[in-house]
Amino acid sequence: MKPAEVKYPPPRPSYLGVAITYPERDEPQPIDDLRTNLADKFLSLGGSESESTQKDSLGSQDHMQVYLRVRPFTAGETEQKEAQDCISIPDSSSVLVKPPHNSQACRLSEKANGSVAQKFTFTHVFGPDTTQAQFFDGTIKQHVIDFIKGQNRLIFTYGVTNAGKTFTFQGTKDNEGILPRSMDMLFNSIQGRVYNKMDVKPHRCKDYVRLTKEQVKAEVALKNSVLRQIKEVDCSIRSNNSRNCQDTTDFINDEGLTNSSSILSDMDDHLRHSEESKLALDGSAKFSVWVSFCEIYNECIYDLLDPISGDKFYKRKTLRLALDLKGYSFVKDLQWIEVSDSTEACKILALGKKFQSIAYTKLNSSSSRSHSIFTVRLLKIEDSDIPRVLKVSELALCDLAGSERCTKTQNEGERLKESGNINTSLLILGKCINALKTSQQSKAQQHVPFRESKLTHYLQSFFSGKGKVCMIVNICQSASSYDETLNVLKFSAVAQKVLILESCQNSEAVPCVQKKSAREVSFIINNADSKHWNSRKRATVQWDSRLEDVPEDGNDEEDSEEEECLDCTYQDDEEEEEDDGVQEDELVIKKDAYQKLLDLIEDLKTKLVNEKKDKLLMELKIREEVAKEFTDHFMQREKDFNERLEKEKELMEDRCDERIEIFQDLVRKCSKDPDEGEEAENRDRTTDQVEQTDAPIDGLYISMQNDLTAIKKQAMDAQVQIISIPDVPDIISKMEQKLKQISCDLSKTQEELKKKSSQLEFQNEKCSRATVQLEEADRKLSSHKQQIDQLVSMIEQKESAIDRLKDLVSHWEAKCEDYEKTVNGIKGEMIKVNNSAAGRKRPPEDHQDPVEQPPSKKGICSEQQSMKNPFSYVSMQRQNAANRKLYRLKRRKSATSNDVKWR
Ligand SMILES: Nc1ncnc2c1ncn2[C@@H]1O[C@H](COP(=O)(O)OP(=O)(O)OP(=O)(O)O)[C@@H](O)[C@H]1O
Repeated sequence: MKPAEVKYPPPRPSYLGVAITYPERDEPQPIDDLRTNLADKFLSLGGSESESTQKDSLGSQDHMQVYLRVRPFTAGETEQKEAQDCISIPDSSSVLVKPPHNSQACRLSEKANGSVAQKFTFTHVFGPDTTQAQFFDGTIKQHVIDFIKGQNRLIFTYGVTNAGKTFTFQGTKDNEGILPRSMDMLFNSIQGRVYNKMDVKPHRCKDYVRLTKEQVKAEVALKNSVLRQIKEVDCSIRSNNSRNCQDTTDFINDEGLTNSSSILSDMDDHLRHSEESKLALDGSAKFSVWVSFCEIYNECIYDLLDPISGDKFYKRKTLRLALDLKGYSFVKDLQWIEVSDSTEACKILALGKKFQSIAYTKLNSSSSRSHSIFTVRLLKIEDSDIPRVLKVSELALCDLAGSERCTKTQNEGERLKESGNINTSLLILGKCINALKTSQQSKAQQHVPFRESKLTHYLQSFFSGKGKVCMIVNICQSASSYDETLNVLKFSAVAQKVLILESCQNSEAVPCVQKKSAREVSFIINNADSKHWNSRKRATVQWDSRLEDVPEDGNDEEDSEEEECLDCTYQDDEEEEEDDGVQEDELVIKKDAYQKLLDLIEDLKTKLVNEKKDKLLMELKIREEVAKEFTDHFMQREKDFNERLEKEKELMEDRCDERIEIFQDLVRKCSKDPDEGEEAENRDRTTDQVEQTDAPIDGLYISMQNDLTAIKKQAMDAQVQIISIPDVPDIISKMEQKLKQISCDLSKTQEELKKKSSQLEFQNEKCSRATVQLEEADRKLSSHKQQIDQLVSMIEQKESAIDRLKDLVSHWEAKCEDYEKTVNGIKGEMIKVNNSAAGRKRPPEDHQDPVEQPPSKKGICSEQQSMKNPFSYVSMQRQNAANRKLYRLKRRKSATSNDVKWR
């Protein structure tokens, strides 16, 4: 996104973080802090020396540094048309925010005949095209340089969920964020000067502690165990990844939290050592680097380097916040691991990330559910026989969890609880920042509620002078998160007005601090601190140490041992001091010179008084200017508001007129009502007529009315009877007796009912059995019916066969008759032939029916006869054959008739 070239009117100082454009003002108003600008002028009058002391290495004032980073749209956001030009970057230090189209904010502004564009200024604004390297160079690089030089620095991210905080902090494998880059830069700068002996270590309440040989061994063992754990986790991730063969870099653990494994498993590829990020260091001092990593999850602090057991009932150890001797908070019992190069540091970061609470939410697939704090402590050591620690500096990098609206994330259960805790702690951070700003801008001290959350409690040290603070604000440009983004920007506008003043007893003072006893040091520091802060109108309120802090008493065993170690070193220093003292005693100053010095002091005193007077006058002038500016500004605003009020008034009058017209219309309509009443009456009448025609309904209605009167009458009678009842107790006793009787009857009836029921059950059983039998019989009946049907069909077949046979019989009978006739004819012919052949010698024998006897084959005539008369023999044979045939036919006929009879 290219910053548009917009011409602005000369900046007008304003305490308002928001510039509202009215119709007559086309351009947005630039916002600058009145106080800041005047302070600049004030300091410049004081001379170049004061300017150089006031401005830090980044070239800005003591205010909190706030950098804004705008995240590019994701593919999903582009698809959902989230790009509505809500965010624009007019120049490198400001951002313009406009409500999305059709939003309520947009409609409201349109109603007021203007458009609301809000402008916010930052130390630097980084657009969506900014690379990780550009971002690092433009923001954190200078802070890392300061850290290497011995300053304490706190860097924390702020923004809504999914705005790119973790991406900015940690980055990805190919696109590393500020943390790995910081480590790279640190180790590039101290290359070849890393102090590996591990015999001095940062300690909870002291800046550092000397370790005995046994303690060094324990430290080495601890480091090895952490490195071993990294290897183990790395192996398990690799095997997990290869088993699942998934592209995703996150996996979900038992609690539904996801663990990032990307950096850990690819850490071997991490070594880059870019020579660009490097600070040239003077001297021969060596550096010892120690890191710790913890998280604040659901208001509990956990060490992320504490080895987690595989046991599912394992409960992580919660750590507590404690105060050190300077009144700064630190996490008690947090592990510090010595690191020799950036790879080790990044591996430790990745190991901690693995154990950090990260989970899937609707808005971010790997959303941080806790605030994580990665702290680096750098010990500058003069490597001699007895190593001497010259400086101790701290770089705290906090990746805060993002604020989230539950309506958007739709979180439930554990996620909802986490959201609640995240939002609460961020809200308290906002409250603290607000209170700090208010206190610093007014003389009245205000209570800063640092103690209301673990996060603010931890951060308090930096807001109380431990070191400079830098805030990275991450926002996304999507229209749907406009409201949340606006809130973040408003918070940032307030945050950058907070003064962060480094206390003078910074780590550089460690060697001289060690010359005093611990309690003395604490007293001096606190006194100096309070003086320093009072002179600069410090706004923080002293802590209430009654709360859950664990104040360092320095009396425990461990401490006493350490104290002994420290005493040894102090002795050396004290001896040196004594030597110096002897030399000082020998120094002789001449009286003239002494007098000159006194005069000089006097002169300086008067100069100082004059300077103070001038400054007071200057302040007066500035105040007048500020007051005038304010008066002008407020007059302008008053004018604007008056004009707006006029417009609103006109608008309201128009609306009132419209409403009066509407009411008048209504009144007119109401005045026409009598006519409408008549119409209604007519309508009623017609409906009555219709009802009258509807006779049955009418009848029903009448009968119901009758019923009703009857019921009423009955009720009246009952009431009269009740009233006329003479003696109610008698009736009650009678009724009770009756009730008893009825109860007895009821019990008898119930018994009978039981009997009947049992009988009924028995009958039912019988019935069911009978039903079963009936079903069986039914089945048999149906099978019999089937058989009968088969038989009937057979009978039908047989009958048709009989009919056919009868036809045959009648046919054969007819044929028989024919044969008989033929036989008779042949007989007659034979008789005639015989008669003619025998010549009447023998009288004809009685004629026997050939049918009666089965005719022989030879027939009735002998062979002799056949021999005698061959012709008659043939005719005889024929006759015999005919007779046999006839006989067979008769037999068949009789058999058939018998068969039919039988059937
Ligand atoms: N500058 C950027 N360029 C490209 N992608 C980015 C950028 N910033 C963020 N992202 C992507 O946006 C997504 C959300 O980012 P990230 O997880 O860092 O958000 P977050 O603010 O840390 O969220 P949460 O508070 O829920 O942990 C990630 O997929 C990340 O890769």
